[in-house]
Amino acid sequence: MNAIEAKGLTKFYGKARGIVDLDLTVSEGEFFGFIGPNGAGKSTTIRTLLGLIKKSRGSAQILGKDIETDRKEILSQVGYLPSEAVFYSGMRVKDVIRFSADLRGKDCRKEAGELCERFDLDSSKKVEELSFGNRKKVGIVCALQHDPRLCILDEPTGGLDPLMQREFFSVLRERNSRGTTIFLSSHILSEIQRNCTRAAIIREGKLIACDSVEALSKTSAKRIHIQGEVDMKALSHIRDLQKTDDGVSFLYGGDINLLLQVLAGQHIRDLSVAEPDLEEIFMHYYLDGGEEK
Ligand SMILES: Nc1ncnc2c1ncn2[C@@H]1O[C@H](COP(=O)(O)OP(=O)(O)OP(=O)(O)O)[C@@H](O)[C@H]1O
Repeated sequence: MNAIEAKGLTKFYGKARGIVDLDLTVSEGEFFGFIGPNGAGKSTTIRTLLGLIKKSRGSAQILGKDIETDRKEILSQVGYLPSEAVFYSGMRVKDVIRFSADLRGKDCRKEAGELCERFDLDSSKKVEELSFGNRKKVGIVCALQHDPRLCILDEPTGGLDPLMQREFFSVLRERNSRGTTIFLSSHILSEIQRNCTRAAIIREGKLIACDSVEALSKTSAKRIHIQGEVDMKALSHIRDLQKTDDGVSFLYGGDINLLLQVLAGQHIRDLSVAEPDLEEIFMHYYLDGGEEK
């Protein structure tokens, strides 16, 4: 069964674009990354999938259940961490956590206690006394304590220090190895690269790529650094052209022979050809949707 299946899922806020014609399939058991720049539509996708906001058109199922008609069953099997966790003030952490468990009709005391310990969270404090990062931990415990089949995590690591981020991902990997599907929305490419097997990239409300992280990281483009005076006019398939102190640097996706022919007639002092790093590859998706100029 698929954990998530969306077809033509679209959400407009009045006339404003949220997401448009999103087709997305995540199989059960996957550790799936969802990447995109600010305003791309990640939170809109998640909130629409969970039925927290009403879709404009299209359809989607979560764990085989329809997002509109089976909302209650879906929420009982999903752990959701919103990008901004908001709690009733005046409540103690332990009461927030128990309230969240009660909503699901489950006794989660053992799991909640273990998670609080792993995240070093003092459950006797009032939520408004907590720092941003510690409030995030409360949201994480609420999202995970009932051992959901599917975890949907919207930018979960914001505010967590590096030690806590490490602990958080080790909890997620343990859950995933027991069969839990993880859907992780993030801006942080390294956390997607380290943890996810597949990922989708969303830009301006549309899905522009969906593949294994390994395939997304591969490109035929090379990073070229040239020292000297070069006339680039005869070259195409160039992206991210930057002037350096002593020459130029750019991503080149064309025929390497052509590049060498063009450079042969010019006065250059040095040339290096390197693999672009992952950050550069994703920036290419972010900035121009993957089209070469
Ligand atoms: N309540 C709303 N009313 C109107 N427009 C909205 C609303 N919520 C989101 N949008 C718009 O929908 C688009 C997608 O926003 P969304 O919050 O889903 O992006 P995101 O990828 O989660 O961004 P970020 O990484 O900044 O959290 C944006 O253009 C945003 O301005």
